[in-house]
Amino acid sequence: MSSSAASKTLTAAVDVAKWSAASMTRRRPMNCLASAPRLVSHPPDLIRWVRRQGGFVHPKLRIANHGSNGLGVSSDGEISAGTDLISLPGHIPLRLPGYDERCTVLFQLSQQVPEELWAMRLGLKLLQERATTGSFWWPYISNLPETFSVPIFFSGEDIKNLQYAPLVYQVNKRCRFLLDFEKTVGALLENVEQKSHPFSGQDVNASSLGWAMSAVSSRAFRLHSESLSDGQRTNIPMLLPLIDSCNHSFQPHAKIVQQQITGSSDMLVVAEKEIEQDNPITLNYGFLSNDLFLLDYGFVIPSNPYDYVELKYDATLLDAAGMAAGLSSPSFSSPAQWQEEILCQLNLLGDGATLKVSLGGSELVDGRLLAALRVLLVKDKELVQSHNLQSLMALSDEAPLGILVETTALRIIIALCVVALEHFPTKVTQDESVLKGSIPPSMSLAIQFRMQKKLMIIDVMRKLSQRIKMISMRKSHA
Ligand SMILES: C[S@@+](CC[C@H](N)C(=O)[O-])C[C@H]1O[C@@H](n2cnc3c(N)ncnc32)[C@H](O)[C@@H]1O
Repeated sequence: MSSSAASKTLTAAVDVAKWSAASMTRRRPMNCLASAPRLVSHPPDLIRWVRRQGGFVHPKLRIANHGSNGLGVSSDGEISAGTDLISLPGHIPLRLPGYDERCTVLFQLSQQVPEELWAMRLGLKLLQERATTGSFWWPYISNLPETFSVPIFFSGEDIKNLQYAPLVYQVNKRCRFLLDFEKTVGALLENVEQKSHPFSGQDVNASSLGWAMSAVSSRAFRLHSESLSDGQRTNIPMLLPLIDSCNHSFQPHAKIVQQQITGSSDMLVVAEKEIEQDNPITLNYGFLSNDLFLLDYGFVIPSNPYDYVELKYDATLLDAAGMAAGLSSPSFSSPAQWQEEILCQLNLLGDGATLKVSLGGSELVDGRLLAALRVLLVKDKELVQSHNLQSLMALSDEAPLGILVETTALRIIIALCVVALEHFPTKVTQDESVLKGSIPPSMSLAIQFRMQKKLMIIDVMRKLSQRIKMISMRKSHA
């Protein structure tokens, strides 16, 4: 790296990546992510750098264009299951400031970041290395994308286009944090001398902080367990050069394992199955909802089996859903005392109750919601008390409190799905037709997100209807 290269790039991003989606989206259309600009136009060869640092990269691996997924790691030939693909010695991952750095300004800054925004903590370290002339990690950092498609960079209009309050809330929270943190950083660095300045004297603003937070949230792995003084182990996030060029799949070709070698931990990527020529080497980033994929990684998975919607458990809403499901006078708002006791056990009533329930995901229906409905639809206390909470919460082939209760509970949940769908101001068909047009990438992502949420709710309704049919058929055959 030339002596001025690193310092120039930090300033460039601050100047160019303005705090608006418009500038980001014009510069990086989604359908040509492969040409997504990296921090420098001709970055060093990452595979060669890893090998030079004592790491191992399987000779059949290369960095390739993975279309709309950006760059990725591919195989040049067949590789058998169980083969070591990439190994990084302990000094290559980029980690949080260590204990020996606790007196530094960077450490003080990272202490101001709430734990849930751990990506910003490691992001500060990344920004520091990006600003450091001659940083050991420059060959890695210069290969990072210049921009990210996460919604903190969306315009206000595209944040609204998400049409889903829990995600809009999270995006706004992150944007507010970045704007506040810019001030915190500015105030803390005001009187810091050049020699102690964590960013080599360069300005850091909400835009560069957002770049660093997104680089980490979309690329870091939280997998290394370290022993704490009290004997407990904890996961710490780290950036794994080259390994983080692997794209995501729920059916990945490879997995990361940690090897303890003479005290330091090596990161190893191992093929989990036979890999054919020209196949991408994928890792599973986690069984995440589309909210998290979009918020942290800037993409949405179509038909994501782990996607769900959140609803508030609300007795008045249940009464309305009950009417829609054909109950003449639903009384979810006035449970008997024994029913209230069960609602408390389900943590849906009482001090500190968690009223958030979900529809979708691998469970299909939130077990707490299902149990509450089943219990509230029954008058017979002894019948309910003959079952434990687990069986009341389980959506299995059994109808624990009888077929009528089961089908009514499922119909009410379908009515709740309808309510959830009505919260979206647009229909799937409208979204589909907008997506067919020529629209900016961030708008496309926002619309894909809300469309997938709606399709997921429709799928839940379809599966519950099938279940009702199946249970009713069983009844007529009995
Ligand atoms: C850890 S990086 C992987 C390398 C990255 N593709 C690149 O060009 O540097 C994660 C990013 O890759 C992209 N990505 C990974 N898996 C994807 C998938 N299944 N679908 C769409 N984008 C994906 C997203 O932009 C995500 O933020």
